[in-house]
Amino acid sequence: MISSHVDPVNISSTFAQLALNHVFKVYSGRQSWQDKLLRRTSSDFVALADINLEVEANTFVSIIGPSGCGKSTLLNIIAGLIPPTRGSVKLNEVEISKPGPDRGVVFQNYALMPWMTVFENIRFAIETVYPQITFVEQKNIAREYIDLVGLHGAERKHPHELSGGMKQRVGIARALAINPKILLMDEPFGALDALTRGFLQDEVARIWEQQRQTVILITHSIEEALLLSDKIVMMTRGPAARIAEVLDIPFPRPRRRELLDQYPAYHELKAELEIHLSHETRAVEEARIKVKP
Ligand SMILES: Nc1ncnc2c1ncn2[C@@H]1O[C@H](COP(=O)(O)OP(=O)(O)OP(=O)(O)O)[C@@H](O)[C@H]1O
Repeated sequence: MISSHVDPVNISSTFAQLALNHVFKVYSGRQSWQDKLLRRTSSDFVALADINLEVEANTFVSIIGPSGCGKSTLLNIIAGLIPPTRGSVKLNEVEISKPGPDRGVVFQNYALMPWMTVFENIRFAIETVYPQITFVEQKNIAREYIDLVGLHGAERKHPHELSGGMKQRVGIARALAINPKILLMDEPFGALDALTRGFLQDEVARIWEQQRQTVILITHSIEEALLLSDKIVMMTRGPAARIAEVLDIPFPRPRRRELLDQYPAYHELKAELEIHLSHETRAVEEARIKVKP
């Protein structure tokens, strides 16, 4: 579904092809655990090293990797919130250098305006990105996305009156309402209990079936990635994290979580992801134990 506000702001397409070429990220002024281990006094911390990734339009891609490997760093670079130290990130052949309305971001901590209602949080985002469209149009779009995420009836509530799951529905509606070409989600369900997390995963799957937008999702959950993704990007541990492998997830859509484990490939992919994550995590833990304070 391409939303009704596409025409007024003259966006012709939601086609989004993302290309990362030789992306490095170095944070200066920080000593890594490897520096400590080797008693180096380096002040540069190489978070990402030579990341290359092509994301086809209208695909759902998850990024999975051990804690602290650089997943958020990568997403923040794609969002234009931080620059790569080296390399290029292009959306539809155009270099990303700052945040833009072609990218909607959903954060783990929701990042809602606490003094605004559900409705106002969403309408305000639309107004910020598209000040040229009328107030009535902004309200119509906000209503459309409130309905899409199942928040009809909660429009006048403030964030403090909402559960975590409802807050994240607002976060998703707000990100989609600006009609981005690509949706970036940084552990959007990480703060939610297991049941709510499951509900929202199903919601995201349902919305994705309607919108078929390009999505990049960061997650720690193998099951979540297998349920939602067309491809899963496995990252190595940091420092200097890389992409170890990109897995194709072949299950037909629409997917139902209770049926996925009937596919033999589900168990093979799950095992591969588990082995990768536990190997990388163990290596990080073992190295950290050796670091002298
Ligand atoms: N602004 C910064 N300055 C220095 N180092 C940073 C900065 N931001 C992140 N880092 C470091 O870069 C590495 C990657 O961090 P990042 O948050 O991207 O990892 P992550 O995979 O998203 O972590 P998690 O899984 O715990 O959310 C970490 O070692 C982190 O401490």
